[in-house]
Amino acid sequence: MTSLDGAEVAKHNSRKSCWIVLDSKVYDITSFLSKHPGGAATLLKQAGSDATTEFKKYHPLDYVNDLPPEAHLGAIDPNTLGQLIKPKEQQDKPVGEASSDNELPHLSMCVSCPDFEKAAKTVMPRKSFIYVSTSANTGASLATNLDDWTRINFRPRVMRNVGDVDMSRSIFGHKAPYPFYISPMGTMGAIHAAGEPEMIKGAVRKGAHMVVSTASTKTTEQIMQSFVDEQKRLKDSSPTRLFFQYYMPVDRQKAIELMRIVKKAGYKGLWITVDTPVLGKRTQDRVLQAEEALAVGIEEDSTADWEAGGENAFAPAMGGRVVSGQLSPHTTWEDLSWIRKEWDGPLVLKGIQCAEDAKLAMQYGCDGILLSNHGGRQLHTAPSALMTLLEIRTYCPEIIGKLEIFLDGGLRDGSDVLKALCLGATAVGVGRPYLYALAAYGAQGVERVTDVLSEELATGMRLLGISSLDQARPDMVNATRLLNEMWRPDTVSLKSRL
Ligand code: HEM
Ligand SMILES: Cc1cc2nc3c(=O)[nH]c(=O)nc-3n(C[C@H](O)[C@H](O)[C@H](O)COP(=O)(O)O)c2cc1C
Repeated sequence: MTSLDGAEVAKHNSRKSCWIVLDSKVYDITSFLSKHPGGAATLLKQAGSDATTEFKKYHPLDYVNDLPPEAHLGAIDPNTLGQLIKPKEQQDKPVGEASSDNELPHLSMCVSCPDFEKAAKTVMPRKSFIYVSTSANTGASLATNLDDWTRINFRPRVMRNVGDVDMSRSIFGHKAPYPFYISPMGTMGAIHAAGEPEMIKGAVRKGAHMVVSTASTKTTEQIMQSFVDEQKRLKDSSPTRLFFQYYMPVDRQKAIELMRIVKKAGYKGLWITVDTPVLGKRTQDRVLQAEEALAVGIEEDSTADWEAGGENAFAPAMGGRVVSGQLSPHTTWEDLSWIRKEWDGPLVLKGIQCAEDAKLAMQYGCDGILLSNHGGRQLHTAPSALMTLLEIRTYCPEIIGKLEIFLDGGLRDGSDVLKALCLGATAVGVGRPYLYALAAYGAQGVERVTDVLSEELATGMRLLGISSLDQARPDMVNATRLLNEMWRPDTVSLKSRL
């Protein structure tokens, strides 16, 4: 095979001719620049250099096979690696603003969820921090998610023997010590060098359940293997189970194939994300993309190949790009019938945002619904999960008890968890706090978030006057403020609308 030297590769460092090294092989990616779903600027920053480390943060290595065979030019001569261009490092510095904020606090200083975000700021490259923190449009949906938890108050009972508390809950028969789980989040390789397996290590050690994202950095099988390995280390003693979040590929064959992989790997349930027919406007991502493009001397136009395929629009996140071939805007409720034939395990719809759709999910035979607005990253001014739960309680209460009901979005305290459970939730998902903790402290941080939330929950239960989650009831919270703002039908008969 041809061997190329570093000095030669380094010459191809422009939009006109762009070569990179991946895993000791040289690739000409000039014609791929405009097709790359992560944008041309991301690649151009690596032009003429060894891009392996950066590449591995975002993709499984076998993604290189997506390049045409003629793009592979040969092997790099290992003695000439020093002649390659050093990748540009702009914007890779942590985001921490004030100088006193720039030191990573000792883990013990993280005593509540927002502390993990502050800690993460001291270590996360700006790009990764924006990926996690970004939200849709003006950020109103995210703000609502956070606010609504504080707009419900408890109605505590006293003198009820709360010496011991039992916080355990089951998700589809799988009992865990907590009623909260780790929400599915993509591209963990951009958060921690070890990616999803590091998150799983923390989850398994604490016995918390986790939902794994389709848009993960590692493959579905690799992630399950890391779970199995960690369980082995603990002699299979952890109650943790993995569920799978499914972004349905547009191509039916691929969709079925992915489901079979998930089933074979042993995931315990399928969470189909339905709030992402297209990607929401991730404002901070847009700013960053524009900056990156300007920094490498190009202005990315909105008609690049990777953006043109609005039909099949979905981007897992990082750059907020459109990725063709994933989640179709054409998906309908009827698709659930063939999905049901392929998937006989528990099926949850992730991203239900009103009572009507909750009811449909039940009619179409789903086992669970996840009330979510995707962490405020999709529809501008979407309802919080809590508001949707109140709608369900008001307009189709028959669902509660029949389906497992999950909520996520803005949960930052164990007492938020408790409020959701009082109102009928089976369990809740926690997203960003776990990612920030992973970025700052790896698996130990993941364990710590779990401890922080469970301690807050245990204290909340005692102060509310319950010793088991089965005792959590709707009359233990005052949701009047939110109920006053809840949607009311503008027609005479609500029944005809549902
Ligand atoms: C050369 C072969 C490459 C191929 C075939 C490729 C392919 C892809 C694909 C299919 C995506 C869509 C997201 C996904 O499915 O995960 C993507 C996104 C991305 N890629 Fe690449 N890529 C390549 C090289 C690179 C390199 C060298 C880098 C970094 C230096 C990079 C950085 C990114 C980023 C940041 C995203 C956005 C991730 C997201 O939105 O979640 N890629 N790439
Ligand atoms: C960085 C990031 C990546 C995410 N990736 C996915 C994903 O791949 N699939 C998905 O269904 N939801 C994804 N979500 C949404 C989460 O599953 C969850 O709905 C949301 O984060 C909960 O809100 P919280 O972060 O305020 O706790 C992502 C959220 C974040 C913050």
